Amino acid sequence: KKVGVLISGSGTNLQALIDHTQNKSHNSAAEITLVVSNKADVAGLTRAQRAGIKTLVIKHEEYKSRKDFDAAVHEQLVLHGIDIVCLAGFMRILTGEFVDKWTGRMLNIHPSLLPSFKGAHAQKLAIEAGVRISGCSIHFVSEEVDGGALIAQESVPVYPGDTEATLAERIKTVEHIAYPKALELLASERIQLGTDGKIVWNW
Ligand SMILES: Nc1nc2ccc(CNc3ccc(C(=O)NCCCC(=O)O)cc3)cc2c(=O)[nH]1
Ligand SMILES: N[C@@H]1O[C@H](COP(=O)(O)O)[C@@H](O)[C@H]1O
Repeated sequence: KKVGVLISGSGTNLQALIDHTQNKSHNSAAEITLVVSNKADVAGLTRAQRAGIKTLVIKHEEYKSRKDFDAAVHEQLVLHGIDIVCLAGFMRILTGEFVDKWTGRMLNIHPSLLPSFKGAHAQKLAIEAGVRISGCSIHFVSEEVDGGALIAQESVPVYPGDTEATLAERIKTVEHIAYPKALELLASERIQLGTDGKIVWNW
């Protein structure tokens, strides 16, 4: 399966997906053939280029509307024959029109144990809530932000004195394990999104 990864920043999750899919011994069913960033000069673009993966920068501020930006991204994904989209630190909300075209074929990784702590500041919300366990969630992308069907989760402890940064760093260590596994499940068709919006396991 050809995979397109959408990023906005450092790309450590992108790097984990690259390391997994480009490792011949993994016999991965996924091949990352395109990386799209909505921001220029981010570390994720360099990571892709070092791995020999084509990169595109599509700046959202250059489009009149969210709809036009999404259409430009969709056009490139189709042009490159992408089968599966992975959001990896992509920080733009996607319109329902775009999401509908990728239903069951688009994943996201979120730095909390959903449905807790949805939104752009998950680690901060977890610390403020005083939870003792947090983690990451990989889910199908639905129109409702961070509301799509859950595919995989990994947990980490939250320590007293943790800051957003120390917790984010600890969560990332398990993100880099969980995301490649989730992508492999979808790319090898061991899971799919059912018509009722629930996960179907094809075993
Ligand atoms: N429709 C849909 N689209 C998404 C886009 C990105 C992410 C990644 N997680 C994200 C979760 C929240 C945000 C957010 O609130 N950003 C500040 C507003 C930025 C903007 O104006 O766009 C971004 C990404 C998940 C989703 C999703 O679950 N559903
Ligand atoms: N989607 C969230 O945004 C961050 C992206 O980090 P990176 O993959 O760009 O390093 C990660 O914490 C991920 O959970």
